Amino acid sequence: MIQTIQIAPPDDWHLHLRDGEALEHVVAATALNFRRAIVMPNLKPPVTTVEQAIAYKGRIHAAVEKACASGTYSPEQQAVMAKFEPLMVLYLTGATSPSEIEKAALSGVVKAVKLYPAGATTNSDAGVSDLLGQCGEVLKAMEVCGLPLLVHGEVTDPNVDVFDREAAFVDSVMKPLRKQFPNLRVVFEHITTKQAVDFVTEHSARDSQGRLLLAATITPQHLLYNRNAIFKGGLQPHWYCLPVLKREVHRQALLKAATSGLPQFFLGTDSAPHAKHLKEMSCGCAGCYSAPYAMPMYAEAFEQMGALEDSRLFEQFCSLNGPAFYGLPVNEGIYELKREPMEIPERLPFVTDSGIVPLRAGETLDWTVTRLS
Ligand SMILES: NC(=O)N[C@@H](CC(=O)O)C(=O)O
Ligand SMILES: [Zn+2]
Ligand SMILES: [Zn+2]
Repeated sequence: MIQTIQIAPPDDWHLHLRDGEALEHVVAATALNFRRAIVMPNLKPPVTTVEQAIAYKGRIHAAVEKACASGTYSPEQQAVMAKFEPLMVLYLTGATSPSEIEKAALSGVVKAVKLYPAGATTNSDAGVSDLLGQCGEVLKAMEVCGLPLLVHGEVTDPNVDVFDREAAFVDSVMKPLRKQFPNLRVVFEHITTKQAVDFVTEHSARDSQGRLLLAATITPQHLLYNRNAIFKGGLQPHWYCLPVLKREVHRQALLKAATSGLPQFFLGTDSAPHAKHLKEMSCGCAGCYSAPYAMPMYAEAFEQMGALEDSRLFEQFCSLNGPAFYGLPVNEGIYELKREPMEIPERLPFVTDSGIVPLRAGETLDWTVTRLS
C-alpha cells in the first residue's frame, strides 16, 4: 500500500471565498493547500466588472496578509500562504457588455466569466435567464478573446425534477451553446451526472492554440457520496449542495472520469462556506465547506478506484489538467500527503458564534497533508 503521495502543488479551479469577515476565516485553508484558485464572483452584490474584480483580489490578498500576521501559522506556512494567487471571475448578467469582456481579457486579472442561471443556486438572482437569447454578443466576444465561460449547469424550470436539472441542461443549453459558439471555451462546473461526464468526454476538440474547448471540474463530495448521504438517519443539511448529490451510478461515472487521465477533468472543490445556523434552519443554504480537508478527500476517492499506486493520475487531476486548460504554468514545488489519520473538527470558527461545520465533521481521514512547499 502506498504511504506517501508527492505531486506538484495543486490548484482549486472552483472556490467560494466570500468577502469581509467570512473571507478572513476561510482564506488560509485554501492558501495552505492550493497555489491558485478560481474565485467565484457570487458575492452580494456580484462581481460584474473588471474594476470590482481587481478590488476583490486586493481584499483577498489583504486577508491572506492578515492571516499571516495573526501569529497562528508557522513561518513555513506563512511562506506557502504568501504564494497564493486568486484568479478572478466576472459574474455574467444581462447587462454585461462586449467591451467589459475585452477589458477582462486584457486585464491579466480576470481569467473567466461565470454563468449563473437565474435562480439556480446561492446568489444567482442577478444571473441570466436565457443565455443564448440575452448574451449572444458577449459570448461572441468571449469566443474571440478566448476567455472561458464557467457554467453552473442546471436548468431552472420548476417542472424539471431537481435531480434531472443537470442532465436537462446538457440538452437544452450545452448542446446549442457548442453549436452556436463552437470556439467558445467552456468549463462545466461541479459536474454530478453520467450525462455531463459523457458530454465532456466526447468533446476533446482544441482551439487554434491547442487548448481544450470543453472541460469540467469535480468536487470531493460528488466523488465520495451519493444522495443517500442527505437522508442518512434523518435530514443532513451539511450534505446539501447544488447541484444536489446524485445516485450511485452517477458517482461511479464521476470517479471513472476523475481517474481516467483525460485532460478534460480537473479539481474544483466548490468549497462554499455558510455559517452553521444558516445550514441548520427551516430553509438551509446550499454549499459544503471542504477547503481545509479537500486534498485528503480527493486522495481517498482515487484510492477507491485503485488509482493512487502511481501518483501520476492524481497529479494530472489535481495539478496538471487545470493549468493546461487555463494556459498557465504548472506550479513549482512539492505537495505531499502521508497515510496518517487526520481528524476533522466538529466545528470551525466563522463569522458568528455558531461557527461553520466542515464537510465530514467529526470524521477521521486516511491522509494528512505533510508538505506544502
Ligand atoms: N454549490 C453550492 O451549493 N453553493 C454555492 C454556489 C454554487 O456553486 O452553485 C455557494 O455559493 O454557496
Ligand atoms: Zn454552482
Ligand atoms: Zn460553486
